[in-house]
Amino acid sequence: MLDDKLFLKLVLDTMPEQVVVINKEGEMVFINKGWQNFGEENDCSCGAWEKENYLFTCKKAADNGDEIGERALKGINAVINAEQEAFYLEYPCHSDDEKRWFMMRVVPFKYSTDFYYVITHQNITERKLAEEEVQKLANIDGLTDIFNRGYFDSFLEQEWNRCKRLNMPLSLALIDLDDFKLLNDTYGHQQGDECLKQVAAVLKQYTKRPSDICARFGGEEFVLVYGNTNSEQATIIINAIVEQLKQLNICNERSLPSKTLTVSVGLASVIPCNSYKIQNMVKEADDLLYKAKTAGKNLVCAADLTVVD
Ligand SMILES: Nc1nc2c(ncn2[C@@H]2O[C@H](COP(=O)(O)OP(=O)(O)OP(=O)(O)O)[C@@H](O)[C@H]2O)c(=O)[nH]1
Repeated sequence: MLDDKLFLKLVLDTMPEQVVVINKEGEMVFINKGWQNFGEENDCSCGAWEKENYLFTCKKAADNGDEIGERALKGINAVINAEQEAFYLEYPCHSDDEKRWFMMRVVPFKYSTDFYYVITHQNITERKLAEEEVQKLANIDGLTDIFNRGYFDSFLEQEWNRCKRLNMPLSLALIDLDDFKLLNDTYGHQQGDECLKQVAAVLKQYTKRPSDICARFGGEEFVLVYGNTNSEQATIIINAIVEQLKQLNICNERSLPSKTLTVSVGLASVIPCNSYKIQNMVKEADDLLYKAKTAGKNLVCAADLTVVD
């Protein structure tokens, strides 16, 4: 049986995982090559690792509001205090040009009379990217390649809560193609599908920020959400979209408003608050869209629903 420290260290250095061993106080007593390399590649000071305290580093991150640091600290302490046998944490660690995820694993072992804790960080990016792809497919409308209704529902709720917390305005527009049945009847369903794809491609160009989305609301109806955007700002964007959709010059010769494709829009804006329900906003946008349709189509009807105290 080989009982050589160097031999065992060399074995650990061959592992792609980053391995660090800490004692009960959080002092780092061993790191492998994977840890050293990761630190160097990511500009962390690994040179003086013997002087570092893993628990202090996690605590510092947690105190700075880092949620992952806080969860890691809690988990490691739970293992140190023997409240659980092991701790696992999946977390993102994206670099500027690459998406990355890691799995942290903490397990204890006893050496002589003392306990030590092996903390490994395994790169799980490949699996996470595959999961993201599956998730994306579940959220995307097959025909138009933009988000579907299900994703819109969850996004709106998230963005609503964020804007409510930050006291920021939120705008929501429902866009319905005018006389789309006539377009289908005149040029065929396939041409109708092509039209829906072209419209979606334009909407995509106007939803670039993380707080914006466009989605297919149903049939020939689309929805746009703009976080931190008031009625005035949203109206400018919607007018630009309407103009660009006109520029597509998609034939709909039997349509009354125009011989080329037009749209009707209901646009509602509000600063989310407790006295206003998210469903009311969607209903209000729908009512405004109905108003635009009954007023002759090819129109944008907008309303600012912000409650003034
Ligand atoms: N080609 C195609 N047509 C669709 C799709 N989904 C819904 N439609 C059609 O969209 C049409 C919608 O018709 P209506 O609800 O009467 O609306 P409209 O003709 O646009 O009339 P207004 O809304 O009053 O302007 C129907 O003919 C549906 O069959 C789709 O994925 N592809």
